[in-house]
Amino acid sequence: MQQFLVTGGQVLAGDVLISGAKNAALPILFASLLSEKPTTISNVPKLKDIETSVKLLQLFGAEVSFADNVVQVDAGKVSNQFAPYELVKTMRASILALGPLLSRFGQAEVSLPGGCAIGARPVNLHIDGLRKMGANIVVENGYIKATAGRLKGAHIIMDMISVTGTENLMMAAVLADGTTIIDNAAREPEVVDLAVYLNTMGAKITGAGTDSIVIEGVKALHGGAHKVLPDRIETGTFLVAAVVSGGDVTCRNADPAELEVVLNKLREAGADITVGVDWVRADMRGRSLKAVNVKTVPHPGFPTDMQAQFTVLNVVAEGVGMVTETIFENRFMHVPELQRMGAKISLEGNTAVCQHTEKLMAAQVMATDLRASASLVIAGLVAHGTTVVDRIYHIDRGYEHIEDKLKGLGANIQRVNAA
Ligand SMILES: CC(=O)N[C@H]1[C@@H](OP(=O)(O)OP(=O)(O)OC[C@H]2O[C@@H](n3ccc(=O)[nH]c3=O)[C@H](O)[C@@H]2O)O[C@H](CO)[C@@H](O)[C@@H]1O
Ligand SMILES: C=C(OP(=O)(O)O)C(=O)O
Repeated sequence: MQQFLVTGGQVLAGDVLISGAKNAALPILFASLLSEKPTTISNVPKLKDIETSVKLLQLFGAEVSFADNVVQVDAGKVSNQFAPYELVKTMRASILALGPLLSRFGQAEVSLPGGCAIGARPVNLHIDGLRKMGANIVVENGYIKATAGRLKGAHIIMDMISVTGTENLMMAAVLADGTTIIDNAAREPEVVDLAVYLNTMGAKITGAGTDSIVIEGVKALHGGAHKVLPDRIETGTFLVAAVVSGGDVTCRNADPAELEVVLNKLREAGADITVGVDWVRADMRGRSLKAVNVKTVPHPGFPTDMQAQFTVLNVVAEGVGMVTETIFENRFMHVPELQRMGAKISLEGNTAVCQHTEKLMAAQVMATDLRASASLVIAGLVAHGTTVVDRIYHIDRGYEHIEDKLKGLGANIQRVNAA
């Protein structure tokens, strides 16, 4: 098992290159199953979740290559529609195989995704929507077993806003007979990127990015090429790291337009934020950091995937900041770990009340989920001494070469094998 050793006290400065978005690349990889023709997807981050997805596609019978951040998929010979627990348990996004497999092949058997430290994360909305499109679905022995003739277009009103739920149903609807309308759809940029990719291959999707998506079913998709959009959460994570260290960092290959609410919170916290078309700079030199209140909500509101990072920001900042989580019921696993480092945080229901902590102290801490891990690394960057972050396989699910990128900005961070 590997660990990070993070020694605090360095002021981050310089440029960092942002990778393609994990949460866009994952649905796009599964969407490639919808076409018999080869497709090329570029700007794919080299992450554990991507490797798992590639393994799943290969298990289904697709020919897949992954080199230099480019994935080529030829799903022409897919012959197996079974996604086993052993692969699915490590990655929530594997549920995204369900819609495309069912839509193209009329059958799919996908293990329920494994438990996750941030909450229960059911998939009832995915199943309900597919049933509305005519699928027969049973859930038994931990597997979702689905069959259908050609799926039929339907009017689906999502009970709750679900990102992967919207994506799964959108993919399923692409090859359905007739028109599907998904109302109360997720508006995340990653949903839009998936729609752009599908439309490149001949799908007929309008309205992605609004809460009502219309998909006119087509008989087949052709091939195509697509570049995955930049990772807004990775961008936000580096900006928070820059700001808490009192530094000056520019994220390149980024898309600031997708990060408006986070950038405004950083401005409110005292950072000088400037943006260009594909870059964003946070300059905190000579400025004082103030706590901010944040409340997570679906896009375009404040993203839950930036909540843990802002919890650390608020601990380092002057004043009291409230961090309220409304998307997941158990997404404060980083709080007890930060408390081990001396952070003054109290949990009141779904709100973390964060108070200024004079000096965070290094400690041995455990990463519990992806963004929690990022928050522990950020805390380590400003703590006194050397923080040991255990279980960093969580961070490898979502951050490409994070230690190299941080080192490039002057951070003192090492990846080591645990004794
Ligand atoms: C791979 C990917 O894109 N992951 C993102 C996606 O996760 P994911 O798509 O899993 O998250 P959802 O948007 O589905 O979850 C939102 C809420 O809806 C609930 N829910 C969801 C589906 C369902 O069938 N039933 C149900 O009750 C969930 O438990 C949660 O409380 O969006 C989350 C919310 O922005 C992000 O934190 C994740 O990084
Ligand atoms: C929760 C996340 O991812 P996933 O849905 O893949 O677990 C995340 O990216 O923060």
